[in-house]
Amino acid sequence: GHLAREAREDLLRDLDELEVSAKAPEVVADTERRAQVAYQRLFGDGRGLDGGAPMAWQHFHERYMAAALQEQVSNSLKGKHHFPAMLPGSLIAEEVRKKDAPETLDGQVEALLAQKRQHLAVARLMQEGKELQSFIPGPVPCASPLYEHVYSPIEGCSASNAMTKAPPCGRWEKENVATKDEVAAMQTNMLKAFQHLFHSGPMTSLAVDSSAWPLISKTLTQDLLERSRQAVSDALGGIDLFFSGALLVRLQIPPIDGEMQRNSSRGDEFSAHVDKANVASYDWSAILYLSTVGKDFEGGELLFLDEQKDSQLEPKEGQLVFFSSGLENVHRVRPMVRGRRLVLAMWFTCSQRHAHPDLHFMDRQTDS
Ligand SMILES: O=C(O)CCC(=O)C(=O)O
Ligand SMILES: [Fe+2]
Repeated sequence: GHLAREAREDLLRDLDELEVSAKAPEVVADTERRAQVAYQRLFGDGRGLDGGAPMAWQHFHERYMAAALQEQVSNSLKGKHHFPAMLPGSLIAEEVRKKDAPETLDGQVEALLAQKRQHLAVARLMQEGKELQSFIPGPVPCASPLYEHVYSPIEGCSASNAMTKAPPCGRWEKENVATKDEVAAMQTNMLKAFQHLFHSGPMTSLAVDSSAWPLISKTLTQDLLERSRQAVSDALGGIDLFFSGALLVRLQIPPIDGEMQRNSSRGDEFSAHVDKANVASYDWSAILYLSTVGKDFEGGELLFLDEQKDSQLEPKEGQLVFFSSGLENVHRVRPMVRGRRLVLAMWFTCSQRHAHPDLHFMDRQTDS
């Protein structure tokens, strides 16, 4: 009614003012400078995001300026408390914390840069006929950082070459983290739960958070998560790790047929990647294997890609593999040949602020 119209007119007037102020010469000049810095960071090496030709300055400039204007207006509006939040504020905060969703334009530039660095590393390391060796646990030199301004390494917990008393970058494994009975129970759990989920070709996955507890055994899953976290922490000198995310994943050949099959022809669930390129706050990655290569499935080995040789790990049920999440650990899963491959994948952060809200205080939760 009347109030709503007044509020709307108020808002429109403010919007006009904001647009005018966002277009003030000094603001534009500052935005121009930021656009140049961003372009230099992204394309200063003469290469595009996919390693090909770089984006044209004109095109980038246009998009950056438009996005910057939008950002300034929306920031000012937030400051004015004009809109009631579309979502409860805490929900937005959780989502941002969890995914490190780049909230700012320069955060988006940072994310693009990380994707580019991942892409270039993968392109360099994926070569035909490269020598193969079996997995050797131990430290490896840390690679250059993927991010510069989004997430800073946490002293004494994030992997580092430089910091004293920080764990080194590397990859390790520990057998028998889950017992035979636990593995069998998880297998049963997953097969049952996954009947009700969509499949993407050979892949079915379930994010482990509070919404998963009705589908899988909460007690057992929490037990395995917490034990894995402890094993990783102990192996790295007792560092404080927080769950950032966890995923139950099945790869199955032949893929499940039927109406739950999304039949995406994407084969990228096997492709080479760096975990930290997806989420900046990941410090450590871990995979708990719930089936065994050569017995439950063929293909599906885990490969770490290095300059000279690749290292191949043969997954074994109950085995935990863990590694620093950065560029030094480009990895991929070999295409599946047959059978069913089940894993519990986990990502840890050293930053309590980035902890997953459902998984953080796991040891204090009780089964319901
Ligand atoms: O399943 C595996 O062995 C590795 C999976 C992986 O790299 C990931 O989910 O990020
Ligand atoms: Fe990964």
